Amino acid sequence: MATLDLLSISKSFGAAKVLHDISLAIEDREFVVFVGPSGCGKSTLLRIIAGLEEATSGQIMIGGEDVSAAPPVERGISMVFQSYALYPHLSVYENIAFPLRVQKLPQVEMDERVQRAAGILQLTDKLDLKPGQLSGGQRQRVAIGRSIVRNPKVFLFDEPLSNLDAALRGDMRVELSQLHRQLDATMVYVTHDQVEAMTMADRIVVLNGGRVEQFGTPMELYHHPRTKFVASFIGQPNMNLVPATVVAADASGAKVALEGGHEMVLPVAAGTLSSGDKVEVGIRPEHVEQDRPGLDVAVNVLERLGGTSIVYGSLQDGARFCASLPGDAVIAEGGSVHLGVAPEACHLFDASGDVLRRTSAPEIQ
Ligand SMILES: Nc1ncnc2c1ncn2[C@@H]1O[C@H](COP(=O)(O)OP(=O)(O)OP(=O)(O)O)[C@@H](O)[C@H]1O
Repeated sequence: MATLDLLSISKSFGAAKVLHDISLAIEDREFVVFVGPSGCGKSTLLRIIAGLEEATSGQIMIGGEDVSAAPPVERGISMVFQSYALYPHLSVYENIAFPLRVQKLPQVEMDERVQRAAGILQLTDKLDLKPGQLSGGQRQRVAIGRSIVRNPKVFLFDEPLSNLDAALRGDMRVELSQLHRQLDATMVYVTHDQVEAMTMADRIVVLNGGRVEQFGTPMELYHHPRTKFVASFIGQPNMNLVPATVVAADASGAKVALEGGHEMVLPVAAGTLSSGDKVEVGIRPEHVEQDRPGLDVAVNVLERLGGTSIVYGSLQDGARFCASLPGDAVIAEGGSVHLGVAPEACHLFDASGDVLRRTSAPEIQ
């Protein structure tokens, strides 16, 4: 297995620059997920690592070796695509064995590798079947099996679960995490699904407009998003962003008036804000508490999920606000609810969308 280093990768298609100076150091055996909205450049970056696309500038190092000019087969990588790309006329066995036949591996070694991969992926009793006789999840496992037998240094996955239904996607997420542990391999995985990213990744790369917005562990991104973009992309339901105006700011923090009138003092480092500044307060739906001073929220739709109740509501000025409350919370559609939040659980963003640095010891009024 191997480290994977991207050094100042940029990519343009004609006049359109789609990747801007991307540098990442991915550790040996790490599971890294590239996540971001459609068109942010995740697949292009993965294809550049695979050698299927050429970077306009920059270098790719696998295991410390510069592979930027190497063709895909010489990079020690193997890629699993969204479309399984199986041969319908070949058996599961032959599909998995395909890259080894191309390499002309001796029969005994080939059989050993295919049986091992089939064992790991629970396909041993399916080896004689054709892809058409398998479920979507099983087909995807065959595609993964074909990748495993090559013993790559780095596994690359391009949205491998997008063609599966929601329940199967959940099962496959768990299987892929187990597979990562079993193979102890370096893996890079592309998805636009933040739940996949949060549940499977050791570290997540959030891409936005061809730039790395943040690279960190799932909980770093959840607790310490550096930008409004990361804050609203990570976490389910999405973080609320409430417009606010700074009323006063000193060493103890900034007093802000949220739209709707509620005031709170947030622990922001001295000197970062002045009276009159426009900011946005980020409040995660799961961090609000019912019946404490705070926001008045009209309950438009209430979803009872059992363990939690999700409120889709609106503030006095009409802005939408979502809250995740206990399953048996006393609320009703068409009514209203008082929702408070601890200042230290709030995130504060400046007009450009960057998070404002907090004081280490907040003084809360
Ligand atoms: N071969 C190409 N020629 C021209 N433009 C391209 C080409 N491939 C990708 N692009 C453009 O590069 C940008 C990034 O595309 P990319 O497929 O990497 O995005 P993505 O984040 O993977 O999106 P999605 O989740 O929709 O697959 C897009 O604007 C896309 O239109």
